[in-house]
Amino acid sequence: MTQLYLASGSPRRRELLTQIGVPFIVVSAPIDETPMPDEAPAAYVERLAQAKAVAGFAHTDGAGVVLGADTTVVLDGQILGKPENREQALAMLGDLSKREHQVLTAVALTDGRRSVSRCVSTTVRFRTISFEEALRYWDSGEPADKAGGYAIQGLGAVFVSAIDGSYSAVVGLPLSETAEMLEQFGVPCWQLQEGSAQR
Ligand SMILES: Cc1cn([C@H]2C[C@H](O)[C@@H](COP(=O)(O)OP(=O)(O)OP(=O)(O)O)O2)c(=O)[nH]c1=O
Repeated sequence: MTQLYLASGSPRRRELLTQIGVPFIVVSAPIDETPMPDEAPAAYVERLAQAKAVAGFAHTDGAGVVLGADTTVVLDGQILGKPENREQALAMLGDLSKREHQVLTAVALTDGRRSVSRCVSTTVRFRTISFEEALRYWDSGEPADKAGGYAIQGLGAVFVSAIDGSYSAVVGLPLSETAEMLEQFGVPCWQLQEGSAQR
């Protein structure tokens, strides 16, 4: 079986890959995440996912496959990244309140010869968030390192009134699409492994 490397510092992506039974080795591959001028959100997340995979590949023995991913929140076509401070987080939560937004997650795989990537869009609807509530949420510490300033898998779940698309993509990795892509590179997840039903 091909060795999978995960080019990510995100504990959420580690948990998601573990959830589908894929063994992997984490490699660190920080990249510049600044959007290019007028870059479309889908092109941005796909470019970053590819850059993370390529940067990670340099830290492997060259015989495996590397996964990079990127998640961003998009409101009215504008990218909402990770809030840099309390004011930014409060502004983001205010903007997202009582509205629908998209969460884009791109996944990229490379084995040094072949690279593939995919971008998955999920629509999330928030209920009304009061200013006091947003303040308390900021004080919880959760929004700081999250795209869009919230975590659907955490306390932020209380804001989510509806979701259309992939829940795991919102957390950081679209698991159905990721499993399909991994299989193309000879990295099966649990249901594709021979004899897994007997275990
Ligand atoms: C919208 C949303 C985002 N997020 C997180 C997922 C991502 O980790 C983060 C977006 O930042 P990313 O840059 O995609 O990922 P990262 O910096 O955490 O990790 P790495 O680049 O090393 O792979 O926001 C949640 O955990 N829950 C959510 O509901």
